[in-house]
Amino acid sequence: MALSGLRVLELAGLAPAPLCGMILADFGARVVRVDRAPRSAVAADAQGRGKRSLALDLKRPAGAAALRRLCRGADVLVEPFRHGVMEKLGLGPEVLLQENPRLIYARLTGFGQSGKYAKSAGHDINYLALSGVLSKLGRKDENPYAPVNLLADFAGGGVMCAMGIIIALYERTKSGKGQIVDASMVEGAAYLSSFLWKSQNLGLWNRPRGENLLDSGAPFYETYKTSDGKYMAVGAIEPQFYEQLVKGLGLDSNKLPSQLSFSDWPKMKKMFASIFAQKTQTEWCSIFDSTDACVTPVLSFDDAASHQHNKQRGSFIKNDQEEISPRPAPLLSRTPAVPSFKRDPFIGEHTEEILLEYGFTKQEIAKLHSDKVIEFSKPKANL
Ligand SMILES: C[C@H](CCC[C@H](C)C(=O)SCCNC(=O)CCNC(=O)[C@H](O)C(C)(C)COP(=O)(O)OP(=O)(O)OC[C@H]1O[C@@H](n2cnc3c(N)ncnc32)[C@H](O)[C@@H]1OP(=O)(O)O)[C@H]1CC[C@H]2[C@@H]3[C@H](O)C[C@@H]4C[C@H](O)CC[C@]4(C)[C@H]3C[C@H](O)[C@]12C
Repeated sequence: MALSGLRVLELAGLAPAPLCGMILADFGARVVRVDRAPRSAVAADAQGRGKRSLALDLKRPAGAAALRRLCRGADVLVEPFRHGVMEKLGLGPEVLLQENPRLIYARLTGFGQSGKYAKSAGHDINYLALSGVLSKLGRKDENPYAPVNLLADFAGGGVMCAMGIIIALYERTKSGKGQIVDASMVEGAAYLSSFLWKSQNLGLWNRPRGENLLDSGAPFYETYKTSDGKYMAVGAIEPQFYEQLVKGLGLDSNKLPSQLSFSDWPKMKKMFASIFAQKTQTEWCSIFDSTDACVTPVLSFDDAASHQHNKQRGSFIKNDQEEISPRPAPLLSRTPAVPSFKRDPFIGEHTEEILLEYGFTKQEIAKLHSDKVIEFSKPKANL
């Protein structure tokens, strides 16, 4: 796999860093999740695929020293705490990069390593708000609306951080040097929205929220309820595709207002809604499936995993616990990701094997264990 041989240490965090670690693991990196000791009852990481777990108390000097030693043998460290936490533990980048100048030290935070909010708590919705993006999301006359925690936590956070790590690793092949990746989710979400910023002069966003082309203003970029209580998604932007939408709905475009007549959009939406409400989702699929009308069913997770197109591509996978999840993307032709099919690790499940692998002796491990700096856990104990 593309990242095989890469050694990654991921300090356990909430949602974004676990995705970052999972991406690296899916593409072949050996990812160790450093969990807290004493451990909490359950792991908060639902994205532990392909990782191993080491439970280590970083607040104890011997625990911090152990992490320093692990970092000497690692390529990448991912840390998910607000600015200052790692420094307080004596594990800041100036220490770890001095000991291992090749280390990529990735800091995945909400607000970044500097600025007024650097030390403040926050979550996805706060980062999205500060990026400017949240102000664009939501329907007309409604409050701004954050689409789950996908945009800042995962797209602007976990994925952007993984990209920063890969870029830094590529650079390291030339310079031989590691560096700090300061991945702020505010900036990640903002960067992700570059199109919104840079297309403002095109007149795409001149109208209030929920009245523009792509923000639920247009009748041809909307979801519509079907007679069986499901939904269809319509994205017929270009005139030639819009024409096919109109035809599929049984309408005559000569008798309709022009596609871009903003003032007619609310009326057009009502008309489209009443037509979509007359047939089931399956019936609409059979009308639109083989056209370029850009009309697709809105699928539940279950339906997405069993949809013919997704099945043909193998877009979803099942692990040995029968859990279904998306297959890693994108697909690389020669060295595709090969995700683990095993269950996620229990906290501390691999503590001993990881320490041995990183050069700790059995005696050192026994001492750390008796001093309660590390924890082992047998799978059964966590059930
Ligand atoms: C998915 C749910 C989570 C919701 C996500 C939410 C919407 C987000 O936006 S996540 C993004 C949060 N922001 C960041 O990550 C940015 C950077 N981080 C921060 O800003 C902060 O960390 C913080 C604000 C998020 C939290 O602040 P906090 O004060 O708690 O932490 P820090 O200041 O960073 O300091 C950390 C302290 O901890 C010490 N530490 C760290 N490691 C160690 C160690 N190894 N040993 C010792 N000590 C350690 C460190 O020294 C710091 O100490 P000090 O404070 O003294 O300095 C999920 C939420 C709940 C999940 C569910 C739940 O867990 C139950 C199930 C579990 C199961 O496994 C899976 C399903 C669950 C239902 C699970 C599902 C989901 O994961 C959740 C719902």
